[in-house]
Amino acid sequence: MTLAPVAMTRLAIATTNLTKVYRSGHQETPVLQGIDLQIQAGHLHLLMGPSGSGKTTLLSILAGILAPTSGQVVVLGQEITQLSKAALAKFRLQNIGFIFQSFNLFPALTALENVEIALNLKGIKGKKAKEQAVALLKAVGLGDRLDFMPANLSGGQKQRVAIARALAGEPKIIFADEPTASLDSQNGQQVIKILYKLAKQNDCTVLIVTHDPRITAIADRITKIEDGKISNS
Ligand SMILES: Nc1ncnc2c1ncn2[C@@H]1O[C@H](COP(=O)(O)OP(=O)(O)OP(=O)(O)O)[C@@H](O)[C@H]1O
Repeated sequence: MTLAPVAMTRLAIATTNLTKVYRSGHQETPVLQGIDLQIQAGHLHLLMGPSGSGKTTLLSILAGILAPTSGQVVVLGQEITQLSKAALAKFRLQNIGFIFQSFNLFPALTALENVEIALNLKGIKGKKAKEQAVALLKAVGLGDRLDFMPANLSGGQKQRVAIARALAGEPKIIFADEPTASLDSQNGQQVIKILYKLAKQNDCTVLIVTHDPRITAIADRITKIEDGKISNS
């Protein structure tokens, strides 16, 4: 008797025939045209492609920020298009972290407070939140910048605060939209190293939209999108 092979891979994200059409007035813009994508858990996976090809639209749908026009989106075994607005918000809060090109830090809060507030939103409060925020900032090499305001941090340091914030509550998936686009070479390299470590040490799935050739060198998989379709994977 032969035994069925045991599945060696775990899927963090899977889409089936995903489409997105933007509508404004009578005008329809088809952006995603039948995306079948599979992303393995624990992978550092890149989405690449020309400007306007639909990368940010796809990332936003996978993150549950934007609804697709049709198709299935399964994230961590959950078909997210079937969730109510409130259930989707809870799912995102529990499982997903975001990193943006423009950092999106609160300018009036210190580095520590920026991370603490994310922990508070996830139900971790008081002394515990402070301890975890300190640990997260230390993990991204900012243990000596806890009380700095964002305006007094370099671009790379701001992005590392944003990474620490995205890590609050140990999300299983991190989505990053052009995380190194506004960083110089040295800071970009440092951010890339941290994202890589994150995927490998914490078994976190990291999906990055990027044009940065330095990230392609360390990616587990690269999906290329052209005109709303996958051109290779
Ligand atoms: N809210 C919207 N309404 C109408 N069209 C939109 C909207 N958002 C994006 N688009 C269009 O959808 C297409 C894909 O946009 P998207 O931002 O997903 O591309 P991208 O690959 O991320 O581009 P870039 O690399 O320049 O950021 C573009 O032609 C864009 O103009």
